[in-house]
Amino acid sequence: MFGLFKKFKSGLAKTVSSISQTTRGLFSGRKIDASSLEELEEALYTADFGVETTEEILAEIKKAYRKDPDLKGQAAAEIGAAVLERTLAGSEGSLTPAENLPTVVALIGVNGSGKTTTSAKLGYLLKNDGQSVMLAACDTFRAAAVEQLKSWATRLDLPIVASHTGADAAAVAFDAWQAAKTRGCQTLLVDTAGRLHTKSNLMDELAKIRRVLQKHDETAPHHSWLVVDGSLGTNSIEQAKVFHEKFGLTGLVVTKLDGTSRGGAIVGIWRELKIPIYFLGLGEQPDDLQPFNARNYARAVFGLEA
Ligand SMILES: Nc1nc2c(ncn2[C@@H]2O[C@H](COP(=O)(O)OP(=O)(O)OP(=O)(O)O)[C@@H](O)[C@H]2O)c(=O)[nH]1
Repeated sequence: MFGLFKKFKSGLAKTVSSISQTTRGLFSGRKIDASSLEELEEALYTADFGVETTEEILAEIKKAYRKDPDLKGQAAAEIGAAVLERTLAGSEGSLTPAENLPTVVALIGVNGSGKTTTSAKLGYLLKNDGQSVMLAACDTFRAAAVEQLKSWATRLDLPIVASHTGADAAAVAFDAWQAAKTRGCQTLLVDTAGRLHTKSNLMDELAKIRRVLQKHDETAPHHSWLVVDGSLGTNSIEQAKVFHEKFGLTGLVVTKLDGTSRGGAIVGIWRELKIPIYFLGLGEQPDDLQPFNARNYARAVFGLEA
């Protein structure tokens, strides 16, 4: 548990340090005053927490400050974290197994959002959790994507079904399901090509992957997750909205949070879309994909201990 929290804290370090730099050590013992509240407001906006969340956090801290003019930064941080945790109630996705195995998880999203890397990291995480996993290299569009996933599979010792660049992605998905079934795998992770929602041929391809999987199991894919680049900040909300309208997303994976100070956007995504967040990408190493935990996130953001 402590190890997981440490991962959150280091993965969100840029967001955390952007907040703590703007607030000039507010959370390390300073007393609250009007100017530190202003600094905090600015810091929360900069980290992309958005208007509603920022105002709620400030309102609660101000309320406590009115009651106790000696209120310290540490106590204010506790209040802020509690508001975040409350706002994020219900946002944690849990990868429950489907009735018919394998549980099929399709990872979709725009180019470069981190789908291939996430497929590999997720396979590794599930494997370390004692589950059997199969990867399906259905990004047959981007040159080198198949090779990229294959090399991850070799490195992490994960079974994979892959064809070549330009192959029919739906055919790969079909074969991968069969292979996963034959090997008794619990989970099939389907990496797909990056696509903008405006590219109708690629959108049709996703629909085809679904149709073909449903020939094996009419309830598949059981999960359709959007892999979204967390460094887009609040812009990721718009992207998720469009994909949700087209595909009925069942979950989100937010990547690259280690490289951004805009890690507050997660809260806005949840507020706006109410699509559960399953995993966060907090770095480039295989174990840098972490199950989303609202409490760890909220406390890490305010520089608090677990
Ligand atoms: N720092 C950091 N980098 C990440 C994370 N997730 C993915 N990346 C990097 O982002 C880049 C793009 O990742 P890919 O997995 O290739 O993205 P993709 O969505 O499969 O790309 P397309 O196939 O072009 O759509 C790679 O360099 C990854 O290493 C993360 O959580 N943190």
